[in-house]
Amino acid sequence: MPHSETSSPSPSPSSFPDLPPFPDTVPTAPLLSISYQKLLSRDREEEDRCWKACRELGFFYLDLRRSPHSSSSASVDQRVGHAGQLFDVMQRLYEEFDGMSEEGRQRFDFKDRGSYFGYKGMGKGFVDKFGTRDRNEFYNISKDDILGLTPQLDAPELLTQHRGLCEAYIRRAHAVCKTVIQVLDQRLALSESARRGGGLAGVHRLDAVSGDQIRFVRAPPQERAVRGVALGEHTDFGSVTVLFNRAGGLQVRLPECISAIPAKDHGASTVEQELCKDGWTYVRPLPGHCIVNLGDALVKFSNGELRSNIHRVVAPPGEQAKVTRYSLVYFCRPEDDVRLRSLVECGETEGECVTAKEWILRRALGRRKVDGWEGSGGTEKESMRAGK
Ligand SMILES: O=C(O)CCC(=O)C(=O)O
Ligand SMILES: [Fe+2]
Repeated sequence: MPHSETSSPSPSPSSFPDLPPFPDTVPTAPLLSISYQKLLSRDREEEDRCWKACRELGFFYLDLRRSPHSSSSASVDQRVGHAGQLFDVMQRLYEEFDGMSEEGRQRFDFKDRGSYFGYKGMGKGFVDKFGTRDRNEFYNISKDDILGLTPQLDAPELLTQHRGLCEAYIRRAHAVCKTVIQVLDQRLALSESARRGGGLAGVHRLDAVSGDQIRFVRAPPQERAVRGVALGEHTDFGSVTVLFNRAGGLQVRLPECISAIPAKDHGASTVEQELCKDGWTYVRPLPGHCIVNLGDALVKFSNGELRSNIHRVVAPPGEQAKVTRYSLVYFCRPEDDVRLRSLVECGETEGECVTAKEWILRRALGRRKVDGWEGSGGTEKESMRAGK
């Protein structure tokens, strides 16, 4: 199925400064590029394309650049709450962590208190059922902590100093998610009672307690011989994810009905070729864009109409494999006490009907236990179903 149409408002560099270019030697995923500006102005055609992307692959680029005709003076960075500045804070935070003792860093790992916020050190999570350790670090920052909805968690001084920046990013990233949610609210055949409850927007209110969070991810370069999976295959637990990454390494597993964009040149390493089997393919990071993907909660709410696609992070391809990889993520999730059940007409809710909070805790903390993999699954089966 052709899935690649682009509509670029203005040319922009094809790679990021300070990084080797993403190579043309690996196949890439044909994500649709959706204009944020057009979604904001309720452009019908763009909403159709967004809806298509949400149903078919559950992943798309959101083009944050202004069109040449726009009157707005906001820069790409301002439009997403200064994501670029937060990227710098993330890098400084991890540099500070490098200078700390293991105990110093572990003070911010709240797993034993039953929380997935705070720090997850290198190798402290598992990427498969065999107990293989991950090769990245996370710092998870709670929306509710930053907005003052819940008591303030212990945090490194640098983060405390930048709570204002975190708040700006949270508000903007949440607005991006709500824009996507509004498109879905219009198109899904929601039941009468779900509409009365405010539809999807009604269960994703910014000022209600939820598992929404910022995530800082760092993955160091890997040894040439073992360049492999840094973050194991998964579907996201929540509703909408906004992702800023600059180095490649993110891979999606394409359903059979969607073909990858073939590599333009030869020269992929044997490991890279191995990493592109079974439908796995790289997502090419694009300047001026973020990547948006849907999570499990939307599969449940839509009774399987929307896709939460399987993805993972591997070593960046080509020359990028030599750099430390960072990504900045925002996860928008349903409010904590919302039950994950179908909200559409005639939708069936089979099996477990847990709250969003229970679902996230099971999935997030399950991947921190050596034998937790099997019990920490999400909607992977639905994700690999044939496209609708
Ligand atoms: O780092 C990335 O590109 C993706 C991270 C991701 O999938 C996640 O944190 O859930
Ligand atoms: Fe993810």
